[in-house]
Amino acid sequence: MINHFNIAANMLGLSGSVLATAMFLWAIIQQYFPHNFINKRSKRFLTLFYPYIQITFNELTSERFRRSEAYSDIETYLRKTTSTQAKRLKAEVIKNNTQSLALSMDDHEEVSDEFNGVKVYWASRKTVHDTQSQSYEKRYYKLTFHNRYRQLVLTDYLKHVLKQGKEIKLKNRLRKLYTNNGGQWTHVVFEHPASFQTLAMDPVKKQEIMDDLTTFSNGEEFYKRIGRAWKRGYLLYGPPGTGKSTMIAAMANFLGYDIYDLELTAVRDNTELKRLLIETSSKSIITIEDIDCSTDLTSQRKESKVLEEKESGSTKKQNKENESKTSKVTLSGLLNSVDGIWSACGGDRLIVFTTNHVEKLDPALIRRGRMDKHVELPYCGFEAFRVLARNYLYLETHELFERVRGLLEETKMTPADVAENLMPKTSPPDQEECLMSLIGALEKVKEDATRNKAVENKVKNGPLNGSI
Ligand SMILES: Nc1ncnc2c1ncn2[C@@H]1O[C@H](COP(=O)(O)OP(=O)(O)OP(=O)(O)O)[C@@H](O)[C@H]1O
Ligand SMILES: [Mg+2]
Repeated sequence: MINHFNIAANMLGLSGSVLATAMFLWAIIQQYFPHNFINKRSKRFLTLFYPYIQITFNELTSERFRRSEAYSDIETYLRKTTSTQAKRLKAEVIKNNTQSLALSMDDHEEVSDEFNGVKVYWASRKTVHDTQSQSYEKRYYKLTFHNRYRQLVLTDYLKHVLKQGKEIKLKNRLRKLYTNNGGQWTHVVFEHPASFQTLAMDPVKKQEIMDDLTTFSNGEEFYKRIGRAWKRGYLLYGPPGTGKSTMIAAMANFLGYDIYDLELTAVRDNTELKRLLIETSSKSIITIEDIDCSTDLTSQRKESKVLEEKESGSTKKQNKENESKTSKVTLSGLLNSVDGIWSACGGDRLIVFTTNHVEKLDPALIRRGRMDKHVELPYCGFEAFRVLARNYLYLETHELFERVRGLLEETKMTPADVAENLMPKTSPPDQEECLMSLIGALEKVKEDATRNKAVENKVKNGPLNGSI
Protein backbone atom coordinates (compact mmCIF):
# COMPACT_ATOMS: atom_id res chain seq x y z
CA MET A 1 0.00 0.00 0.00
CA ILE A 2 1.39 3.45 -0.87
CA ASN A 3 1.46 5.59 2.23
CA HIS A 4 1.57 9.15 0.94
CA PHE A 5 2.15 10.50 4.43
CA ASN A 6 5.34 8.44 4.76
CA ILE A 7 6.43 9.29 1.22
CA ALA A 8 6.10 12.99 1.97
CA ALA A 9 7.90 12.63 5.34
CA ASN A 10 10.78 10.72 3.68
CA MET A 11 11.08 13.27 0.94
CA LEU A 12 11.42 16.05 3.43
CA GLY A 13 13.85 14.07 5.53
CA LEU A 14 11.47 14.26 8.48
CA SER A 15 10.22 11.51 10.67
CA GLY A 16 6.50 10.74 10.55
CA SER A 17 5.96 12.33 14.00
CA VAL A 18 7.65 15.64 13.03
CA LEU A 19 5.47 15.87 9.97
CA ALA A 20 2.40 15.10 12.08
CA THR A 21 3.32 17.97 14.44
CA ALA A 22 3.75 20.34 11.52
CA MET A 23 0.36 19.43 10.20
CA PHE A 24 -1.18 19.94 13.61
CA LEU A 25 0.33 23.45 13.76
CA TRP A 26 -1.06 24.17 10.32
CA ALA A 27 -4.50 23.18 11.50
CA ILE A 28 -4.20 25.73 14.35
CA ILE A 29 -3.07 28.49 11.97
CA GLN A 30 -6.08 27.73 9.81
CA GLN A 31 -8.30 28.33 12.83
CA TYR A 32 -6.88 31.73 13.84
CA PHE A 33 -5.72 33.51 10.66
CA PRO A 34 -7.93 35.29 8.08
CA HIS A 35 -9.26 33.09 5.32
CA ASN A 36 -7.69 34.84 2.27
CA PHE A 37 -4.31 34.84 4.01
CA ILE A 38 -4.55 31.09 4.40
CA ASN A 39 -5.84 30.48 0.87
CA LYS A 40 -2.84 32.18 -0.63
CA ARG A 41 -0.43 30.19 1.45
CA SER A 42 -2.27 26.93 1.71
CA LYS A 43 -1.36 25.98 -1.84
CA ARG A 44 2.30 26.61 -1.15
CA PHE A 45 2.03 24.74 2.13
CA LEU A 46 0.31 21.75 0.56
CA THR A 47 2.86 21.58 -2.24
CA LEU A 48 5.61 21.68 0.35
CA PHE A 49 4.20 18.90 2.50
CA TYR A 50 2.44 16.89 -0.17
CA PRO A 51 4.26 17.58 -3.46
CA TYR A 52 2.34 14.93 -5.39
CA ILE A 53 0.05 15.28 -8.38
CA GLN A 54 -2.80 12.88 -8.99
CA ILE A 55 -4.65 12.12 -12.21
CA THR A 56 -7.82 10.08 -12.41
CA PHE A 57 -8.78 7.93 -15.38
CA ASN A 58 -12.39 6.82 -15.20
CA GLU A 59 -13.48 3.46 -16.58
CA LEU A 60 -16.62 4.86 -18.15
CA THR A 61 -16.80 7.85 -20.43
CA SER A 62 -19.06 10.78 -19.63
CA GLU A 63 -21.92 8.96 -21.41
CA ARG A 64 -21.53 6.34 -18.65
CA PHE A 65 -22.25 3.39 -20.94
CA ARG A 66 -19.11 3.34 -22.99
CA ARG A 67 -15.81 2.07 -21.64
CA SER A 68 -13.06 4.63 -21.91
CA GLU A 69 -10.34 3.64 -24.35
CA ALA A 70 -7.65 5.27 -22.21
CA TYR A 71 -8.76 3.19 -19.19
CA SER A 72 -8.52 -0.02 -21.15
CA ASP A 73 -5.13 0.98 -22.63
CA ILE A 74 -3.83 1.65 -19.12
CA GLU A 75 -5.25 -1.65 -17.88
CA THR A 76 -3.46 -3.50 -20.68
CA TYR A 77 -0.23 -1.57 -20.13
CA LEU A 78 -0.23 -2.33 -16.41
CA ARG A 79 -0.79 -6.09 -16.84
CA LYS A 80 2.93 -6.87 -16.82
CA THR A 81 3.65 -4.83 -13.68
CA THR A 82 0.48 -6.08 -12.06
CA SER A 83 1.43 -9.72 -12.49
CA THR A 84 4.71 -9.19 -10.62
CA GLN A 85 3.72 -6.58 -8.00
CA ALA A 86 0.05 -6.73 -7.05
CA LYS A 87 -1.13 -9.05 -4.30
CA ARG A 88 -4.76 -9.21 -5.39
CA LEU A 89 -5.38 -9.76 -9.07
CA LYS A 90 -8.35 -10.15 -11.36
CA ALA A 91 -8.05 -12.82 -14.06
CA GLU A 92 -9.99 -13.19 -17.28
CA VAL A 93 -9.49 -15.44 -20.28
CA ILE A 94 -8.92 -13.40 -23.39
CA LYS A 95 -9.97 -15.09 -26.57
CA ASN A 96 -6.93 -14.32 -28.62
CA ASN A 97 -5.04 -16.77 -30.79
CA THR A 98 -3.41 -18.35 -27.74
CA GLN A 99 -6.37 -18.19 -25.31
CA SER A 100 -4.20 -16.66 -22.61
CA LEU A 101 -5.08 -15.41 -19.13
CA ALA A 102 -5.12 -11.66 -18.69
CA LEU A 103 -4.35 -10.36 -15.21
CA SER A 104 -5.29 -6.93 -13.96
CA MET A 105 -5.26 -5.17 -10.59
CA ASP A 106 -8.13 -5.95 -8.30
CA ASP A 107 -10.02 -3.00 -6.78
CA HIS A 108 -7.94 -0.98 -4.29
CA GLU A 109 -4.63 -2.49 -5.36
CA GLU A 110 -1.56 -0.37 -6.06
CA VAL A 111 1.58 -0.82 -8.13
CA SER A 112 4.51 1.34 -9.08
CA ASP A 113 6.09 1.91 -12.47
CA GLU A 114 9.34 3.46 -13.62
CA PHE A 115 9.95 5.61 -16.67
CA ASN A 116 13.31 7.26 -17.49
CA GLY A 117 14.34 6.75 -13.86
CA VAL A 118 11.16 8.42 -12.52
CA LYS A 119 8.88 6.46 -10.21
CA VAL A 120 5.11 6.80 -10.51
CA TYR A 121 2.28 5.02 -8.69
CA TRP A 122 -0.89 3.53 -10.07
CA ALA A 123 -3.88 2.62 -7.91
CA SER A 124 -7.15 1.02 -8.93
CA ARG A 125 -10.14 2.41 -7.09
CA LYS A 126 -13.83 1.74 -6.93
CA THR A 127 -16.66 3.82 -5.50
CA VAL A 128 -20.30 2.84 -5.23
CA HIS A 129 -22.95 5.40 -6.13
CA ASP A 130 -26.56 5.09 -5.08
CA THR A 131 -29.26 6.90 -6.98
CA GLN A 132 -32.99 6.57 -6.36
CA SER A 133 -33.45 4.02 -9.09
CA GLN A 134 -30.17 2.15 -9.08
CA SER A 135 -26.81 1.64 -7.52
CA TYR A 136 -23.74 1.55 -9.70
CA GLU A 137 -20.00 1.15 -9.30
CA LYS A 138 -17.48 3.62 -10.60
CA ARG A 139 -13.98 2.35 -11.24
CA TYR A 140 -10.97 4.44 -11.98
CA TYR A 141 -7.19 4.40 -12.05
CA LYS A 142 -5.34 7.00 -10.07
CA LEU A 143 -1.84 8.00 -11.17
CA THR A 144 0.34 9.67 -8.55
CA PHE A 145 3.71 11.31 -9.22
CA HIS A 146 5.97 14.02 -7.85
CA ASN A 147 5.26 17.56 -8.95
CA ARG A 148 8.88 17.78 -10.07
CA TYR A 149 8.15 15.37 -12.95
CA ARG A 150 4.90 16.97 -14.02
CA GLN A 151 6.11 17.81 -17.52
CA LEU A 152 7.68 14.44 -18.19
CA VAL A 153 4.69 12.45 -16.95
CA LEU A 154 2.03 14.55 -18.64
CA THR A 155 3.69 14.36 -22.00
CA ASP A 156 6.16 11.52 -22.53
CA TYR A 157 5.06 9.02 -19.89
CA LEU A 158 1.33 9.13 -20.58
CA LYS A 159 1.95 8.99 -24.31
CA HIS A 160 4.17 5.96 -23.73
CA VAL A 161 1.54 4.20 -21.57
CA LEU A 162 -1.32 4.70 -24.03
CA LYS A 163 0.79 3.75 -27.05
CA GLN A 164 2.16 0.60 -25.43
CA GLY A 165 -1.30 -0.39 -24.17
CA LYS A 166 -2.72 -0.04 -27.66
CA GLU A 167 0.11 -2.02 -29.22
CA ILE A 168 -0.23 -4.88 -26.74
CA LYS A 169 -3.99 -4.97 -27.32
CA LEU A 170 -3.48 -5.14 -31.07
CA LYS A 171 -0.97 -7.96 -30.75
CA ASN A 172 -3.25 -9.98 -28.46
CA ARG A 173 -6.55 -9.46 -30.19
CA LEU A 174 -8.48 -12.23 -31.90
CA ARG A 175 -7.42 -11.76 -35.48
CA LYS A 176 -9.76 -11.96 -38.44
CA LEU A 177 -9.80 -13.28 -41.94
CA TYR A 178 -12.15 -11.22 -44.10
CA THR A 179 -13.56 -12.28 -47.46
CA ASN A 180 -15.76 -10.26 -49.77
CA ASN A 181 -19.23 -11.60 -50.38
CA GLY A 182 -22.00 -9.80 -52.24
CA GLY A 183 -20.16 -6.50 -52.01
CA GLN A 184 -19.57 -6.81 -48.24
CA TRP A 185 -16.76 -8.05 -46.07
CA THR A 186 -17.59 -11.04 -43.87
CA HIS A 187 -15.10 -12.51 -41.44
CA VAL A 188 -14.08 -15.62 -39.55
CA VAL A 189 -11.40 -16.00 -36.89
CA PHE A 190 -7.97 -16.25 -38.46
CA GLU A 191 -6.11 -19.22 -36.97
CA HIS A 192 -3.56 -20.32 -39.53
CA PRO A 193 -0.50 -21.92 -37.84
CA ALA A 194 2.01 -20.85 -40.53
CA SER A 195 5.11 -19.03 -39.36
CA PHE A 196 8.35 -17.87 -40.92
CA GLN A 197 10.09 -20.51 -38.85
CA THR A 198 8.22 -23.31 -40.62
CA LEU A 199 8.30 -21.69 -44.06
CA ALA A 200 10.72 -23.54 -46.31
CA MET A 201 12.86 -21.10 -48.21
CA ASP A 202 16.39 -19.76 -48.36
CA PRO A 203 17.14 -18.45 -44.82
CA VAL A 204 18.92 -15.33 -46.10
CA LYS A 205 15.92 -14.36 -48.23
CA LYS A 206 13.58 -15.19 -45.38
CA GLN A 207 15.48 -12.97 -42.93
CA GLU A 208 15.46 -10.16 -45.46
CA ILE A 209 11.66 -10.34 -45.73
CA MET A 210 11.24 -10.46 -41.96
CA ASP A 211 13.51 -7.43 -41.54
CA ASP A 212 11.60 -5.58 -44.23
CA LEU A 213 8.28 -6.31 -42.49
CA THR A 214 9.63 -5.24 -39.10
CA THR A 215 11.00 -2.00 -40.51
CA PHE A 216 7.67 -1.36 -42.18
CA SER A 217 5.52 -2.04 -39.13
CA ASN A 218 7.71 0.19 -36.91
CA GLY A 219 7.98 2.85 -39.56
CA GLU A 220 5.09 5.20 -38.74
CA GLU A 221 7.40 8.13 -37.95
CA PHE A 222 9.68 7.38 -40.89
CA TYR A 223 6.82 7.28 -43.42
CA LYS A 224 5.46 10.52 -41.98
CA ARG A 225 8.86 12.18 -42.21
CA ILE A 226 9.46 11.25 -45.85
CA GLY A 227 5.88 12.18 -46.76
CA ARG A 228 4.73 8.75 -47.94
CA ALA A 229 1.60 6.83 -47.04
CA TRP A 230 2.34 4.05 -44.55
CA LYS A 231 1.72 1.22 -47.02
CA ARG A 232 3.80 -1.44 -48.69
CA GLY A 233 3.08 -3.68 -51.66
CA TYR A 234 4.40 -7.23 -52.04
CA LEU A 235 4.29 -9.36 -55.16
CA LEU A 236 4.76 -13.07 -54.49
CA TYR A 237 5.32 -15.14 -57.59
CA GLY A 238 6.26 -18.71 -58.39
CA PRO A 239 4.81 -22.04 -59.51
CA PRO A 240 1.80 -23.56 -57.70
CA GLY A 241 2.66 -25.15 -54.36
CA THR A 242 5.74 -23.09 -53.56
CA GLY A 243 4.28 -21.41 -50.49
CA LYS A 244 2.81 -18.08 -51.63
CA SER A 245 -0.43 -18.42 -49.65
CA THR A 246 1.49 -19.93 -46.74
CA MET A 247 3.79 -16.91 -46.72
CA ILE A 248 0.83 -14.51 -46.50
CA ALA A 249 -0.42 -16.37 -43.42
CA ALA A 250 3.10 -16.31 -41.94
CA MET A 251 3.31 -12.54 -42.58
CA ALA A 252 -0.02 -11.96 -40.83
CA ASN A 253 1.09 -14.04 -37.83
CA PHE A 254 4.46 -12.33 -37.71
CA LEU A 255 2.98 -8.82 -37.72
CA GLY A 256 -0.23 -9.61 -35.82
CA TYR A 257 -2.33 -8.23 -38.70
CA ASP A 258 -5.78 -9.18 -40.01
CA ILE A 259 -6.15 -10.50 -43.55
CA TYR A 260 -8.55 -9.19 -46.19
CA ASP A 261 -8.67 -11.88 -48.87
CA LEU A 262 -10.07 -9.97 -51.82
CA GLU A 263 -11.70 -12.15 -54.47
CA LEU A 264 -11.67 -9.88 -57.51
CA THR A 265 -14.02 -12.10 -59.51
CA ALA A 266 -16.73 -11.49 -56.91
CA VAL A 267 -16.40 -7.72 -57.18
CA ARG A 268 -19.07 -6.24 -59.42
CA ASP A 269 -17.27 -3.17 -60.70
CA ASN A 270 -14.57 -0.60 -60.03
CA THR A 271 -16.75 1.44 -57.67
CA GLU A 272 -17.42 -1.59 -55.47
CA LEU A 273 -13.72 -2.42 -55.48
CA LYS A 274 -12.79 1.04 -54.33
CA ARG A 275 -15.36 0.94 -51.52
CA LEU A 276 -14.23 -2.48 -50.34
CA LEU A 277 -10.61 -1.39 -50.19
CA ILE A 278 -11.39 1.81 -48.35
CA GLU A 279 -13.40 -0.19 -45.80
CA THR A 280 -10.36 -2.23 -44.75
CA SER A 281 -8.92 -1.40 -41.35
CA SER A 282 -5.34 -0.54 -40.47
CA LYS A 283 -2.89 -3.25 -39.35
CA SER A 284 -4.07 -5.52 -42.10
CA ILE A 285 -2.85 -7.39 -45.16
CA ILE A 286 -5.00 -7.08 -48.27
CA THR A 287 -4.37 -10.02 -50.57
CA ILE A 288 -5.37 -10.57 -54.16
CA GLU A 289 -4.42 -14.13 -55.03
CA ASP A 290 -3.79 -15.42 -58.55
CA ILE A 291 -3.99 -11.90 -59.89
CA ASP A 292 -3.22 -13.16 -63.43
CA CYS A 293 -6.49 -15.09 -63.63
CA SER A 294 -8.58 -12.83 -61.45
CA THR A 295 -9.80 -10.43 -64.03
CA ASP A 296 -8.99 -9.04 -67.45
CA LEU A 297 -5.71 -7.50 -66.37
CA THR A 298 -3.32 -8.78 -69.01
CA SER A 299 -3.10 -8.24 -72.67
CA GLN A 300 -2.10 -11.86 -73.23
CA ARG A 301 -5.08 -13.15 -71.33
CA LYS A 302 -6.08 -15.67 -73.96
CA GLU A 303 -2.58 -17.12 -74.19
CA SER A 304 -2.45 -17.35 -70.43
CA LYS A 305 -5.65 -19.33 -70.42
CA VAL A 306 -4.37 -21.87 -72.92
CA LEU A 307 -1.11 -22.20 -71.03
CA GLU A 308 -2.93 -22.68 -67.76
CA GLU A 309 -5.01 -25.50 -69.22
CA LYS A 310 -1.91 -27.16 -70.62
CA GLU A 311 0.34 -26.77 -67.64
CA SER A 312 -1.66 -27.44 -64.54
CA GLY A 313 -5.19 -28.27 -65.55
CA SER A 314 -6.12 -26.48 -62.34
CA THR A 315 -9.90 -26.34 -62.38
CA LYS A 316 -10.02 -23.85 -59.51
CA LYS A 317 -8.04 -21.29 -61.41
CA GLN A 318 -10.00 -22.07 -64.57
CA ASN A 319 -13.28 -21.40 -62.77
CA LYS A 320 -11.85 -18.17 -61.49
CA GLU A 321 -11.17 -17.04 -65.02
CA ASN A 322 -14.66 -17.98 -66.17
CA GLU A 323 -16.22 -16.16 -63.23
CA SER A 324 -14.15 -13.09 -63.98
CA LYS A 325 -16.25 -12.60 -67.10
CA THR A 326 -19.10 -11.43 -64.86
CA SER A 327 -16.84 -8.96 -63.03
CA LYS A 328 -16.44 -5.57 -64.62
CA VAL A 329 -13.29 -4.68 -62.73
CA THR A 330 -10.66 -3.36 -65.10
CA LEU A 331 -6.93 -2.91 -64.81
CA SER A 332 -7.25 0.85 -64.57
CA GLY A 333 -9.98 0.40 -61.94
CA LEU A 334 -7.67 -1.80 -59.90
CA LEU A 335 -4.77 0.63 -60.25
CA ASN A 336 -6.97 3.52 -59.15
CA SER A 337 -8.29 1.58 -56.18
CA VAL A 338 -4.84 0.50 -55.06
CA ASP A 339 -3.65 4.10 -55.35
CA GLY A 340 -6.85 5.12 -53.52
CA ILE A 341 -6.04 3.10 -50.40
CA TRP A 342 -2.53 4.43 -50.62
CA SER A 343 -3.80 7.95 -50.25
CA ALA A 344 -7.25 7.77 -48.64
CA CYS A 345 -6.66 5.45 -45.69
CA GLY A 346 -4.58 6.22 -42.63
CA GLY A 347 -2.77 3.46 -40.76
CA ASP A 348 -0.51 0.73 -41.99
CA ARG A 349 -1.57 -1.70 -44.66
CA LEU A 350 0.24 -4.29 -46.71
CA ILE A 351 -1.13 -5.27 -50.07
CA VAL A 352 0.00 -8.62 -51.43
CA PHE A 353 -0.55 -9.96 -54.94
CA THR A 354 0.25 -13.55 -55.82
CA THR A 355 0.67 -15.03 -59.27
CA ASN A 356 2.01 -18.09 -61.05
CA HIS A 357 2.78 -16.05 -64.17
CA VAL A 358 4.57 -12.86 -63.27
CA GLU A 359 5.58 -12.32 -66.90
CA LYS A 360 1.94 -11.92 -67.90
CA LEU A 361 1.14 -9.08 -65.52
CA ASP A 362 0.89 -5.56 -66.79
CA PRO A 363 4.06 -3.69 -65.73
CA ALA A 364 1.91 -0.80 -64.46
CA LEU A 365 0.35 -3.10 -61.87
CA ILE A 366 3.59 -4.30 -60.39
CA ARG A 367 5.82 -1.28 -60.72
CA ARG A 368 7.74 -0.19 -57.60
CA GLY A 369 5.58 2.16 -55.58
CA ARG A 370 2.60 -0.14 -56.07
CA MET A 371 4.35 -3.44 -55.53
CA ASP A 372 7.50 -2.39 -53.70
CA LYS A 373 8.94 -5.82 -53.06
CA HIS A 374 8.96 -8.68 -55.53
CA VAL A 375 9.56 -12.08 -53.93
CA GLU A 376 10.09 -15.19 -55.98
CA LEU A 377 9.07 -18.47 -54.40
CA PRO A 378 10.95 -21.02 -56.47
CA TYR A 379 11.00 -24.80 -56.67
CA CYS A 380 12.46 -26.44 -53.59
CA GLY A 381 16.19 -25.86 -53.14
CA PHE A 382 18.46 -27.59 -50.64
CA GLU A 383 18.12 -24.85 -47.97
CA ALA A 384 14.32 -25.01 -48.18
CA PHE A 385 14.52 -28.81 -47.94
CA ARG A 386 16.59 -28.48 -44.75
CA VAL A 387 13.83 -26.42 -43.13
CA LEU A 388 11.28 -29.09 -44.03
CA ALA A 389 13.56 -31.90 -42.77
CA ARG A 390 13.92 -30.03 -39.47
CA ASN A 391 10.17 -29.46 -39.16
CA TYR A 392 8.96 -32.84 -40.27
CA LEU A 393 11.74 -35.20 -39.15
CA TYR A 394 13.63 -33.23 -36.45
CA LEU A 395 16.72 -33.70 -38.62
CA GLU A 396 19.59 -31.23 -38.80
CA THR A 397 21.78 -33.40 -40.98
CA HIS A 398 21.91 -36.94 -42.37
CA GLU A 399 24.14 -38.92 -44.68
CA LEU A 400 21.34 -38.99 -47.30
CA PHE A 401 21.24 -35.19 -47.46
CA GLU A 402 23.93 -35.03 -50.14
CA ARG A 403 21.92 -37.32 -52.41
CA VAL A 404 18.86 -35.15 -51.88
CA ARG A 405 20.89 -32.02 -52.64
CA GLY A 406 22.09 -33.49 -55.97
CA LEU A 407 18.60 -34.53 -57.01
CA LEU A 408 17.05 -31.18 -56.03
CA GLU A 409 19.58 -29.42 -58.24
CA GLU A 410 18.60 -31.60 -61.20
CA THR A 411 14.82 -31.56 -60.77
CA LYS A 412 11.93 -29.21 -60.23
CA MET A 413 9.87 -30.22 -57.21
CA THR A 414 7.76 -27.80 -55.19
CA PRO A 415 8.14 -27.49 -51.40
CA ALA A 416 4.52 -28.76 -51.21
CA ASP A 417 5.57 -32.05 -52.91
CA VAL A 418 8.79 -32.35 -50.91
CA ALA A 419 6.78 -31.85 -47.71
CA GLU A 420 4.27 -34.48 -48.77
CA ASN A 421 7.06 -37.02 -49.35
CA LEU A 422 8.65 -36.23 -46.01
CA MET A 423 5.39 -36.67 -44.13
CA PRO A 424 6.11 -39.30 -41.45
CA LYS A 425 4.08 -42.50 -41.67
CA THR A 426 4.96 -43.64 -38.15
CA SER A 427 5.41 -41.99 -34.79
CA PRO A 428 8.20 -41.34 -33.95
CA PRO A 429 9.12 -40.81 -37.60
CA ASP A 430 11.40 -43.28 -39.34
CA GLN A 431 13.74 -40.60 -40.69
CA GLU A 432 15.58 -42.80 -43.15
CA GLU A 433 12.36 -44.22 -44.58
CA CYS A 434 11.00 -40.69 -45.17
CA LEU A 435 14.21 -39.52 -46.81
CA MET A 436 14.26 -42.61 -49.05
CA SER A 437 10.65 -41.94 -50.00
CA LEU A 438 11.63 -38.40 -51.03
CA ILE A 439 14.66 -39.67 -52.97
CA GLY A 440 12.41 -42.17 -54.79
CA ALA A 441 9.97 -39.40 -55.71
CA LEU A 442 12.77 -37.10 -56.89
CA GLU A 443 14.27 -39.86 -59.05
CA LYS A 444 10.89 -40.46 -60.61
CA VAL A 445 10.46 -36.72 -61.38
CA LYS A 446 13.92 -36.73 -62.93
CA GLU A 447 13.12 -39.77 -65.10
CA ASP A 448 9.78 -38.26 -66.19
CA ALA A 449 11.47 -34.99 -67.09
CA THR A 450 14.10 -36.80 -69.16
CA ARG A 451 11.45 -38.87 -70.94
CA ASN A 452 9.29 -35.78 -71.63
CA LYS A 453 12.25 -33.94 -73.01
CA ALA A 454 13.02 -36.82 -75.35
CA VAL A 455 9.38 -36.92 -76.55
CA GLU A 456 9.38 -33.14 -77.00
CA ASN A 457 12.56 -33.32 -79.08
CA LYS A 458 11.06 -36.11 -81.16
CA VAL A 459 7.92 -34.03 -81.83
CA LYS A 460 10.02 -30.99 -82.63
CA ASN A 461 12.30 -32.84 -85.01
CA GLY A 462 9.71 -35.33 -86.31
CA PRO A 463 8.19 -33.48 -89.27
CA LEU A 464 11.58 -32.20 -90.33
CA ASN A 465 13.04 -35.67 -90.23
CA GLY A 466 10.05 -36.95 -92.16
CA SER A 467 10.44 -34.35 -94.89
CA ILE A 468 14.05 -35.10 -95.44
N1 LIG B 1 7.76 -22.93 -48.85
C1 LIG B 1 6.96 -23.75 -48.15
N2 LIG B 1 7.22 -23.98 -46.84
C2 LIG B 1 6.43 -24.77 -46.13
N3 LIG B 1 5.37 -25.40 -46.61
C3 LIG B 1 5.07 -25.20 -47.89
C4 LIG B 1 5.85 -24.37 -48.73
N4 LIG B 1 5.31 -24.35 -49.95
C5 LIG B 1 4.25 -25.14 -49.90
N5 LIG B 1 4.09 -25.67 -48.69
C6 LIG B 1 3.03 -26.57 -48.27
O1 LIG B 1 2.26 -26.87 -49.43
C7 LIG B 1 0.90 -26.46 -49.31
C8 LIG B 1 0.53 -25.56 -50.49
O2 LIG B 1 1.24 -24.35 -50.38
P1 LIG B 1 0.60 -22.94 -50.78
O3 LIG B 1 -0.87 -23.03 -50.80
O4 LIG B 1 1.19 -21.92 -49.89
O5 LIG B 1 1.15 -22.79 -52.25
P2 LIG B 1 0.92 -21.60 -53.26
O6 LIG B 1 2.26 -21.15 -53.72
O7 LIG B 1 0.03 -20.60 -52.69
O8 LIG B 1 0.21 -22.36 -54.47
P3 LIG B 1 -0.81 -21.74 -55.57
O9 LIG B 1 0.01 -20.97 -56.55
O10 LIG B 1 -1.41 -22.94 -56.20
O11 LIG B 1 -1.81 -20.91 -54.86
C9 LIG B 1 0.77 -25.73 -48.01
O12 LIG B 1 -0.25 -26.32 -47.26
C10 LIG B 1 2.09 -25.90 -47.31
O13 LIG B 1 1.95 -26.76 -46.21
MG1 LIG C 1 -1.92 -19.95 -53.14
